[in-house]
Amino acid sequence: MATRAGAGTVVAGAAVVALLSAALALYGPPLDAVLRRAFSLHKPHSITDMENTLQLVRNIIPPLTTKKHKGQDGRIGIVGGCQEYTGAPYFAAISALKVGADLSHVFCTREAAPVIKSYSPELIVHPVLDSPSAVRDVETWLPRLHALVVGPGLGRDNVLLENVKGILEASKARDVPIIIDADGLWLIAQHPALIHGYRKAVLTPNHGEFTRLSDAVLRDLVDGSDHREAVRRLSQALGNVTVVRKGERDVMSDGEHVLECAHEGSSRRCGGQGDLLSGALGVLVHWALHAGPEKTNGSSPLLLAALGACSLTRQCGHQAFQKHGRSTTTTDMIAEVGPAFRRLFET
Ligand SMILES: NC(=O)C1=CN([C@@H]2O[C@H](COP(=O)(O)OP(=O)(O)OC[C@H]3O[C@@H](n4cnc5c(N)ncnc54)[C@H](O)[C@@H]3O)[C@@H](O)[C@H]2O)[C@@H](O)CC1
Ligand SMILES: Nc1ncnc2c1ncn2[C@@H]1O[C@H](COP(=O)(O)OP(=O)(O)OP(=O)(O)O)[C@@H](O)[C@H]1O
Ligand SMILES: [Mg+2]
Repeated sequence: MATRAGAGTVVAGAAVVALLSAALALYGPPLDAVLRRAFSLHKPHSITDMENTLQLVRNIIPPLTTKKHKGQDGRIGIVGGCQEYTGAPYFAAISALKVGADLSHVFCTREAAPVIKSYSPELIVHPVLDSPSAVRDVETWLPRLHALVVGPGLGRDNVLLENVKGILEASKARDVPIIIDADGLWLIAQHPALIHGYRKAVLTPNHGEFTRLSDAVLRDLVDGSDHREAVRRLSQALGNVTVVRKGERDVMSDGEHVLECAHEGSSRRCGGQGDLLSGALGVLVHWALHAGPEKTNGSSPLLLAALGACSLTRQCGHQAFQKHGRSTTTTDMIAEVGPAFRRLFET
C-alpha cells in the first residue's frame, strides 16, 4: 500500500484507549495470558479501565420488558441491493433484527427486491432505489427510522449513487444516524463533502476502502503502519465522523479518541462479515444515542456502539468457527448472533 508519511504527525493530545475485548471471551486462554498478549504492543491499561468501558457498552442495551411497543428498540433501514448483490443487504438487515431491532427495512432496486424478500419473510423490502422517485420514496420512511445503513450491496451504478446522494442529504436534514459501508464508501471517496462534519455518521471501511478514502481525503502523508494514527487522521479530515477500520484488529476513532478491538474472531475471511457488522452497528448506534449521557458517562456513544458491534461480529465468527471450521460462512455467524450477544453483554 502506498504510504502517506506523516510529516509533523502528532499523536500527543489524542486520548488513546486500547480495549481488550478479548478479556470478555469466555472461551480461550486464561484472562492474564490474554491480557499480556493483547497489550504487548501498547501502553498497558488496567483491567478496571477495560471493564469500565465494557460496562458502558452493556449500559446502552435497552432492557427487555413487557411495557414496550413494536418498533421502540429499533427501526433500521438498509440502503443497498442491486442486480449483482442481494446477499449483502440481507446480511445487514437480518443481523439488525437478530441483535434486537424490531423492524428492518431494505431499500433496493426493483429486480433485487423479490430475491431479498425470498431470503426472509422478516424483512420489509422496498423496490425503490432505481426509481426516479427514489429519494422521495425513502424520505417518506425517514421519520420512522432510527438509523440508516448505506452501502451493503449497493453497487456502483451512477443512477443509484445519485439517488443515494439525495438520500444522504435528506437523512442528514432529519438528523438520522447514518452508517456508511461498502459501495457507500465508494461514493464518499468521490464526494467527501456528503458526510463531512456530520457527527451522527459512522464509516466502516475494510482495508481497501480505508486506503481509497485516505487517498481521497488526506493531503499529508501518513505512516501506513500506524493504524491508530491513520484512523484518527482520517476521522479528523472528515470533520470528526466516526471511522471504524476493520481488519486483524478493528481500530475506531472520532478524531480524538481511539479504541481498538482485538477480540478473538475467526480465521475465515468469507464475504459478508462486514455486512453483519454494519447491520449490528445500525442498532447499537440507535441504542447508544437513545441511552443518553448518564449511561455513556461522557464517552462517545458512536464509539461505544462501534466497539460493541466489532466485538459482537468477532465473537460470532469465533463461535461459528468452533462449530464449522473451514466451511464457516456468514450465515453460520448470523446463527450465532443471539448466543454471542448473551455471552458478551448479558452474562
Ligand atoms: N453476498 C453478497 O452479496 C456480498 C456482497 N458484497 C458487496 O460487494 C460489493 C463490493 O465489496 P468489496 O468488499 O468486494 O469491495 P471492493 O469491490 O472495493 O473490493 C475490495 C477488494 O479488496 C480486496 N481486499 C479486501 N481486504 C483486503 C486486504 N486486507 N488486503 C488486500 N486486499 C484486500 C478484496 O479481495 C477485494 O477484491 C459491495 O457492495 C459489498 O457490499 C460483500 O459485502 C460480500 C458479500
Ligand atoms: N485478519 C483478520 N483477523 C480477524 N478478524 C478480521 C480480520 N479481517 C477482518 N476481520 C473481521 O471481519 C469482520 C469484517 O471485516 P472485513 O474486513 O472482512 O469486512 P468487509 O471486507 O467489508 O466484509 P464484507 O465481505 O461483508 O464486505 C470485522 O468484524 C473484522 O473485525
Ligand atoms: Mg464490506
